Amino acid sequence: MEIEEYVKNILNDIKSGGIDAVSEYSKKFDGYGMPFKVPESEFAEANELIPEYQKDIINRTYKRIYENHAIQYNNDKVRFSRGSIYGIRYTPIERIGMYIPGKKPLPSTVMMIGIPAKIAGVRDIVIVSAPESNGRVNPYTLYIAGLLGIHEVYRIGGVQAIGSMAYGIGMKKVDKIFGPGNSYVNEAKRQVYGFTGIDGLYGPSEVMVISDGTAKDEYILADLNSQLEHGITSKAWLLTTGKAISTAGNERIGVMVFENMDELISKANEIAPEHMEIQAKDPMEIFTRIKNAGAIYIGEYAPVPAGDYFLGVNHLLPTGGTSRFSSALTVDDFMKKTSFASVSREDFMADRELGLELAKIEGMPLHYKSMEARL
Ligand SMILES: N[C@H](CO)Cc1c[nH]c[nH+]1
Repeated sequence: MEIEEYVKNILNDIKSGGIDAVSEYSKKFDGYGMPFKVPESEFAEANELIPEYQKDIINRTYKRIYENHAIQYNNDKVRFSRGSIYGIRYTPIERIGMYIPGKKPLPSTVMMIGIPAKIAGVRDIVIVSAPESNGRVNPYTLYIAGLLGIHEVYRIGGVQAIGSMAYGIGMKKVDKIFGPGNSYVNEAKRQVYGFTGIDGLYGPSEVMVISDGTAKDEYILADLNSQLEHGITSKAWLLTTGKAISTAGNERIGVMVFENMDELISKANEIAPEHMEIQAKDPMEIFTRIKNAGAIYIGEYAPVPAGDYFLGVNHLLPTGGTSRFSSALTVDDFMKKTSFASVSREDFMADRELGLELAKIEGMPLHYKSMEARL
């Protein structure tokens, strides 16, 4: 069965069967059914389980991510004209859901979503994550949830978790769903879009290294291999104006050699990778000419895994060439932008004729009347 059909069937089943259907699917895929809500005692256990030095590591990482995201906060933007006020008001989304893969847990992702959400001012945050083999949600996920003040965590994974958040099964419906997942989770996000918002559709991880031939082979290889670790469908490319390096028989790495940097940059922009590293004598010059990439890591000391974990930049990034039109996760993704206008009589009357004529052009007599009625 096509994945689209398969996911649609599960979503339909849980829409009509409710919490019992979610429980059935959870038993089938994760080996556990109800109850789903993680009790407070499990947060306390997670806290006990994690050694102090690791808590310190997490706290320091949290601080770096917080500092790098706090600068993104947008205040309302207004313009005053002839006694009128025109602007954009930023309002946090009220309730969001975070999907955290449970089978191969990525607790770092809890920080990458939770921290910008907090900065934006999101009031309610829910986490769904499939249980590990002991039936518990990953303790690091719970510890970080605690740091973020999140206590609504459900041990549900897969398509049924996305459906539960979107349709409000076993929990209050969320306004927007965030987080990466496998192709089934992605398809489920795609299908519930409209019922709720979604952050994006994240495909297999990708890395591109751009070199002018001066980068160290050892660094290049280590960085390319790092993202291939995510799975068999992950992609890695080296684009160089130097000589082709030996990829040690790893045919998953694509090596492209260019005559000059102009040709290289044009190819890099065409591929539009999720992660791009620039390792060259003058990396900033190349950086200014890159248009399409989810994240760009500049210089020898910015390997992608450092960005994945501790630099503080976000690791939820557009994949599959979608960085041509979409962006890294930012505080803005947790906010709505509402345009507003408070209009003075003077301003309205001065330019009313513009609206009247446009209403005529579009053949909208009732639009015309609404504006004409004002005295
Ligand atoms: N490279 C992944 C996608 O950008 C993020 C991640 C999480 N943990 C390790 N890596």
